[in-house]
Order: sequence, then C-alpha cells, then structure tokens
Amino acid sequence: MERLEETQTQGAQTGPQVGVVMGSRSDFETMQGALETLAALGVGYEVRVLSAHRTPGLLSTYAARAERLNLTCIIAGAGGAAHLPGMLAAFTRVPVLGVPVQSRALSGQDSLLSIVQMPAGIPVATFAIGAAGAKNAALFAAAMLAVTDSDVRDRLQAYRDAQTRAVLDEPWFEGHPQAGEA
Ligand SMILES: Nc1c(C(=O)O)ncn1[C@@H]1O[C@H](COP(=O)(O)O)[C@@H](O)[C@H]1O
Repeated sequence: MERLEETQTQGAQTGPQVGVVMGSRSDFETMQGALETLAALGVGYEVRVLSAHRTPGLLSTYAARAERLNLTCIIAGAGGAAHLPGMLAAFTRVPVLGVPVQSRALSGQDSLLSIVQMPAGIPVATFAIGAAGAKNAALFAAAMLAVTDSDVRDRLQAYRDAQTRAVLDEPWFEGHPQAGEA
C-alpha cells in the first residue's frame, strides 16, 4: 500500500500555503533552493516525495489534499520522463509549477520537454532546468501569494531590493563605471 512518504511542514501556525513535491529523494539537492526561498520569504510549505511512476495511486490523494488545504500552488520537481507535474495538474485545479530536474543522461532536456509540452487544457507553469528553476518557482509562488498577502508582498519586495543592492555593491573594474553610474 502506497503511503504519503516524507512530510515536513514549515509555517505550521497557519498551515502550509504551498506544496512542494518531487519525484525522488535524489531530487532534493535541486529542490532545496525552493524550500530555502519559501522559508526566507515566510511562506508556509510542506514537502513530499511523490511519483507518477512509482506511487501512482498517491497522486489523486495528494491532489485532494492540496484542494482541502486550499494550497495556493504546488511546486513539482522531477527529472527524466518527468510526468509528475503534468499528472498532478490533471488531478487538481490547484496551479502546478513544474521544475525540470537536471538528468544525467540528457542534462535535463528530457525533463524540460516532458513538463513544458502539455496538451491544451491542462496547464503546468514550467521553470528553468535545475537550481534556478527551483528558486524561481518559489519566488513565483510567493508572488502569487503576494497578490492578497501584504506581509509576503513586503518580504518579496525586500528580497528584490537586497538582490539589486548586492549587484550594485559588487566590486567592479577600477576606472569603469558600475551599471547605472554616469
Ligand atoms: N520523473 C520522475 C517521476 C515522475 O514523473 O513521476 N518519478 C520519479 N522520477 C524521476 O526519476 C529520477 C531518478 O530517480 P531515482 O534517483 O530515484 O532513480 C528523479 O529525477 C525523479 O524525479
């Protein structure tokens, strides 16, 4: 009998706002950036290992849970024949953000195409391959929450401001103006 494996919940006071799922524990290194980014922005999340291939029966169970918890979205990372995001999207109206994990055989091209090429009718928002995609999916989830949550909106703005400052504070070649300087 398949069981929902791996559960961690951050932001337990209010319950999770975002679900993060991945096809295998081996995806954790890539998906960790999403978890860190959600935590940094104060977004409550839960994490599961779920697989369309290895735990197919759990997909509908998790989809029902996502609706019951009223999750804003589900971030789903998978590599290779990455069917997890699309199959999950087929089971729920909760928006699914797909992260193509970099596969060894095809460097994540397989993951990307498996996730992005959905037939019309069941959308999956698809992000970049690997760590950048995981981080951006979390930032996108925060931006969705920020529409109605002013605390998340302020933290997201502060994150962006800090990022801009970090670029401008970067040491530059002597005698050459930094971006934005005359
Ligand atoms: N793409 C999927 C799915 C799925 O789409 O349901 N389930 C597992 N996997 C992927 O298989 C790769 C290798 O997994 P293992 O390292 O466990 O063999 C992982 O990147 C995982 O996301």
